Order: sequence, then C-alpha cells, then structure tokens
Amino acid sequence: MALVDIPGSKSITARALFLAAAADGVTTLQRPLRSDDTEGFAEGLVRLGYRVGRTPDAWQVDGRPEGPAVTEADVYCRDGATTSRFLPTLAAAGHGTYRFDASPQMRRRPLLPLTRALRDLGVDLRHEQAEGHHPLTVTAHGVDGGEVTLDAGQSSQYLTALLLLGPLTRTGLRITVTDLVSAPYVEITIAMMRAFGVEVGREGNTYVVPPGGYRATTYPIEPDASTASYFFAAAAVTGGEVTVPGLGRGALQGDLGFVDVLRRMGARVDIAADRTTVTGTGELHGLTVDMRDISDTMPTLAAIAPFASGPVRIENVANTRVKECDRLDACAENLRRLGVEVTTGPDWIEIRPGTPEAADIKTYGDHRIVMSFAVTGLRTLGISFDDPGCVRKTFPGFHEAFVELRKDIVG
Ligand SMILES: O=C(O)C1=C[C@@H](OP(=O)(O)O)[C@@H](O)[C@H](O)C1
Ligand SMILES: C=C(OP(=O)(O)O)C(=O)O
Repeated sequence: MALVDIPGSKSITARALFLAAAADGVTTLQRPLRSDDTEGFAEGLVRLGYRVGRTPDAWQVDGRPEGPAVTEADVYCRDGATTSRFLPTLAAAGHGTYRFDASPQMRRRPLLPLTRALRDLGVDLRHEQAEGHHPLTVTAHGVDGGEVTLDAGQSSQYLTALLLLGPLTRTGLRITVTDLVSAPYVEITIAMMRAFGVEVGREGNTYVVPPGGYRATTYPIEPDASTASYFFAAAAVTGGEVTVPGLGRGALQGDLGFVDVLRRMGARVDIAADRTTVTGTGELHGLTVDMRDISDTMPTLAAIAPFASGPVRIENVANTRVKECDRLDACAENLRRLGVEVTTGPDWIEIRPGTPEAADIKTYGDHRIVMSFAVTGLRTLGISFDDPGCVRKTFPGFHEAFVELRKDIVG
C-alpha cells in the first residue's frame, strides 16, 4: 500500500498566478506546483514587473489591477502553453509593449483563435513569424470589452485566457464559443474566478464576464490530478494500492475522472471527501472510452492498455496531436517499439493486448510520454527513455517518486 504525496496542480497554479497578479491586494498561493511550467509563469510575471515572493510552500504575489508595472518587457514562456496563452492576454489589459517568445516545442503549438479574438477586441497584437504562433508582441492600451466569438475546439486554454481577461476590461466580455475541448478545465477557471470574487454567467454557449476586477485571497492548490494518473494506473496494473490525499470528491480537476476509466477496466476505486484510493484487482478489461474531457490522461491509458485482456480504444482525442508532441503518433510509435499491436486514426488510437518487451522510449521532449511509459516499466524490464529529464515540465521529482512507489507496491 502506498500513500503518495502528489505535487500541486499545474493548471490551478497557473490560473492562481494570473488571478493573483490581476487582483487588488496581496495573494498567497499555498502549496503551488514548483516545476518548469509554473516557475516559467512566475518568472514571466516578474519580467512584467510584478512582485512574486517564493518560498518552498507558498508563493506571494502583489496584485496590480492596472496591469504590468513596466512599459516594456521581453518574456520567455519556455514550454508552457498556459504561460504562452495566459500571459500575453494579461499583458493586453495593461499599457506598454510586451514581447513574448517560447521554446521551439511551444512555438510549434497553435494560438491563432486566441490572438484573433484578442484582435477582434481591439488588441494590437503582431506575430513575428507564423500567424498564430510565438513569438508575438502586444502593444497594450487596456481592453474596452464587448462581444467576441471563439473556436475552442483545439484548446480550451483560449477560452480560459479570455475568461480571465474579462474582469480586467472596461465593460466586461461576452464570449460565444462555437466548439470546446477539455471542458472541465473551463470549470476550473470559473470556480477559481469565483474564489477571487468574480461570478461568470452563462447563456447557452455564451459566457458573460462582468467588469470590476478581482479580489486578492489565500488560495490552497490541489495536488495535480493528471500527475496522480500515473500512480493510480500503477496500482491498477500491479495489483497494488495507491492513495492520494488531497484529491477527493470536491476536487476541481476533471482529470481525477481517470479513476472512473480504471474502475470500468476492473480496478477498485474509492473516492472519499479528501482522498482517492485505487486498488488493482488482477483484472484489467479492455474498453472503448471517449477522452475528450480528460485527454492529458490518454497516454497514461495507452501505456497500460497492452496489459488489458481485450482491446483498448480511445476516441475523440484529436487535440492530443497539438500538445508537447503529436501524442497519438508518439504513443503508437512507442507501443510498436515495445512490440505491441496498435492502430490510429485522426482522433483515436486502438491498442491490442500484448506483452511489452524491453525498448528505448522516444520521448519527443514530452513529460507525459515519460511518465506514462514508466508505468509500463513496472511490469516490463528494460524500458529506458531518450530524455527522462523532460518530466521537469510538471514534476521534476517524478523518477525519485516512482522509485519509492515501486518499492512500496512492487517490492
Ligand atoms: O487550461 C489548462 O490548464 C489546461 C488545459 C488542457 O489543454 P487544452 O485545453 O489545450 O486541451 C490541458 O491539456 C493542459 O494540460 C492544461
Ligand atoms: C498539454 C499539456 O500542457 P500545456 O498544454 O499546458 O503545455 C500537458 O501538461 O499535458
């Protein structure tokens, strides 16, 4: 049996940093995630002139409802999509000229629907190279607000960015959404905006955000549910038991729903008020599952799928092709390296039962490919990674934590 202390949620930490920076007063984030993505977000705020005080257990941000404290800045967003999409949006509400760039991996990832919507709202935003990609420059003079239409069928982060911006505009925002993936992430955004004093309204597909700004608060950050998926999956494939404290019935993150997939496959799952336990039963059935809402856990499922007694088919995950890498292709490539039969389509992957054999996993610099196939490694000797360190994006201590887990549940 293992009790696993999972680091804070990346998504919640990123939103809390935005909200804290925009709020009137000093906000304390309790137990934030310390990883490349969130440190990069905090550094970005510092470049924009915000004061961010960091101790290991808490970060403190002096809010500036009026926007960045500097009129010029060059911000490097690293690999973080939340950083790359949320920070230019925050800067747009200020006054100055702000240039943003990102890593080669992040430069390849899209943000056109967001930059289009910002331009529709009157924001002066210029791409230096390809339209809808970093690097870009925002020449900010505040945002009046108004109505905007958004296609969030490729990423919900576009919608989150605009929702977060809403209270910083002069008249508020009405955002009509034509398509939306990863919907539970929008619920996280709305719940967190509420905690900072803003109520988002909803009229069908239109989100209504009032003006008036945010109120500073003290905000405790939940453990990361996507990170927890590797530990829950580990229990399911080894017959062990894993309990994650801090993630229970009231959790904000949709990715905790991954345990329902494990339950459907035969694992025993107990979700209590403030913790979740998964116990492997020795049974793991195949299934067909729609993962549009929880697609960060698609690689976790793909990596344990060969151990199921029947085929595992994962559907509705086209947007995993525009993440840190093309995750459908990366999962298929690595399953084949392990000797497992797999087929893919534009938005699905199907994995046949098999016995994975030793292989070097090609990570494509994607933290989730490493963490997912580390779970396969609990039952397959000789799995190695070409870039194990890329876990730094969301969980720098992953390998050490997984060694501990192996001792606890495999022996
Ligand atoms: O808003 C967020 O914090 C996130 C939303 C999701 O992205 P998409 O909406 O692009 O699917 C998720 O994959 C990502 O890891 C974090
Ligand atoms: C897709 C991911 O991250 P992001 O989009 O925030 O870079 C992820 O963490 O799996």
